[in-house]
Amino acid sequence: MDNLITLVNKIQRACTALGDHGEESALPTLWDSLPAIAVVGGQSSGKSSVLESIVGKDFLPRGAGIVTRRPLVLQLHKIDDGREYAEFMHLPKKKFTDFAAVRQEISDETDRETGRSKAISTVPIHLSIFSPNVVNLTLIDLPGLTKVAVDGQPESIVLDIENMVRSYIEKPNCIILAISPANQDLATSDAIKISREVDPKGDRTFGVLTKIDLMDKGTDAVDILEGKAYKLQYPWIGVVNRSQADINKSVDMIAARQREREYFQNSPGYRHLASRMGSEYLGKVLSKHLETVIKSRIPGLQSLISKTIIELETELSRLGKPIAADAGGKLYMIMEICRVFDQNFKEHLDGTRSGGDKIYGVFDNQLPASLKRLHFDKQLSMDNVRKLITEADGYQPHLIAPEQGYRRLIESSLVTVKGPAEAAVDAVHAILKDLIHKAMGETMELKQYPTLRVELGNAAIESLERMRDESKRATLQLVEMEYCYLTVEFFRKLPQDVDKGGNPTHSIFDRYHDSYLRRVGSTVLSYVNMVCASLRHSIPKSIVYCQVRESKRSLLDFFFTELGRKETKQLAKLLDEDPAVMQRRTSLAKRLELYRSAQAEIDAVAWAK
Ligand SMILES: Nc1nc2c(ncn2[C@@H]2O[C@H](COP(=O)(O)OP(=O)(O)OP(=O)(O)O)[C@@H](O)[C@H]2O)c(=O)[nH]1
Repeated sequence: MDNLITLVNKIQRACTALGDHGEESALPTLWDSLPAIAVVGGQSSGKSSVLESIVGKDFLPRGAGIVTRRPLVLQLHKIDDGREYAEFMHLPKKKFTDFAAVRQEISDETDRETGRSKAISTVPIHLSIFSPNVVNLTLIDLPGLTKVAVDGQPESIVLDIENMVRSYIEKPNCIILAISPANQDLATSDAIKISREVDPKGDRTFGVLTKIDLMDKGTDAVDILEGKAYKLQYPWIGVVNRSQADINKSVDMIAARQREREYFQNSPGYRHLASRMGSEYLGKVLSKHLETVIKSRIPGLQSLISKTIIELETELSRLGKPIAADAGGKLYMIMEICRVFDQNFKEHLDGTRSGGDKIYGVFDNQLPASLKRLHFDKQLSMDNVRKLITEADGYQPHLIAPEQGYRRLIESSLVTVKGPAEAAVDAVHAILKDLIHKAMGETMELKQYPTLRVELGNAAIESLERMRDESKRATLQLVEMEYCYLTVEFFRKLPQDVDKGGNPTHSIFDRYHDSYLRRVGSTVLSYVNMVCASLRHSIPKSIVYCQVRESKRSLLDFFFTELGRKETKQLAKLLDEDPAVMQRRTSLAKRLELYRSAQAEIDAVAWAK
């Protein structure tokens, strides 16, 4: 079931590429749920040596004092054949075939993060090694636990290292490889101390005893290795790594492994344990154990992944669609958003949403009330009637009826209707403007793009203004029509003076008598009232035709024409999302992709089980 570890390796690398490797991420992290093996131990206990023996390669920085100052996440990938090589996550596409260069890069990359001081950092270095001589495995090398700070190190370093180590090994998914040197008392082993603290039952701790070859003459580690001196859940594994002298002489790792095998086989004390000792055996045991752990974690991982996918999808849909890269896609997107806005606006007018009814309020209340307030009777006071008739007659007083006087009186009265007519146009304009703001607020997609929101709003208001101007022109024209051609029938139906028993031979002078003028005034008033009654109905029709119907029909026509002329750059400007939102969407989308592919891969492995 090598594919299980390959699977976890793959997911881990994807996690790393996304920065999903621990607590600092604001997003859910898959990394923390994946099993891994962390190597812990005191300084110079032989951690790096154990790692190198498992890998079968010389690639870790060595030296006096604290050498490992950043966690090293080491993924081993078994390949069928070909040359061994290594890759760093921070140097993608660069294949290292020279392992001395790998060592140098670990050291340089450590310095890049911590400076050349002896400080430590929690930011891990990720290294993958591809080789036919390794088993699939992920190991994390951690800085060695220490008891005192050395020159140049802050006092806090002792605790800092301990806390960093603890943060890795306290996770229930972490398998602890506790390294203790055999030439020191086990009771003082830092590795045993800290692993006991986080894993008191020893369910996930593997004890490794190094430096067996350096034990004092006459002593051996048989009691420990047999589990008699200090019992762990899993049997202790002893190793014999290269000594410093071997390292200095560049003793080959493969040769060192061979020597280690021989050491156990040829030592009378250890011969009976030889088959389960040595770094090669350790690698195999760890790989097998890791597999078992992964297998048992699969159901948990599956449910975590499904839950996270739902969370990510919900948040992504809340953030809205990503912006298309090409002009066509952008244009389509803008048109779609405009369509949603336009639809919302229409729904307000049609009554699906509220607000459209206010327009009827203008026609039913405001307009009639303001027409009523016009006080034509004042306009048609006796003095005014006399004045206008006299003026209209000019040098020649009228003979039979004051035709011109009537016209002037009617015109001067009806002109005042223009005020209420214009006010109705403006009132409807204000309502439509308000509905545009409402519809914009209700178009969620617009929230994402502030510039589009402003431009679309401006374009819609400009359209409304054009419609208002046209509506004013048409509505005032309606009023003007009323006084430029009078309804003849009205006057024909009026009883003549003669019919009323008046004397047709009255002098012209008589015709300016009060009663005559009063009659003229009241005739004009009833004509004007009749016209107002009709305008009360025709003005709303004109307003609806020019503003309401037109805004439903062509509110964004002009905007669309302008849009069609825009270049990609200008379109992109309209879709200038908040960069933080863009960033968040991109990382969420990447994460979602990671979780989906992890889900597919885990499902495939789970089915194949
Ligand atoms: N003879 C012998 N020497 C060993 C053995 N294991 C480690 N050493 C030597 O012990 C020294 C320290 O080993 P490292 O593997 O560097 O120890 P470390 O725990 O990684 O050290 P730091 O990362 O600095 O904490 C080196 O000189 C090794 O050669 C062993 O089993 N036998």
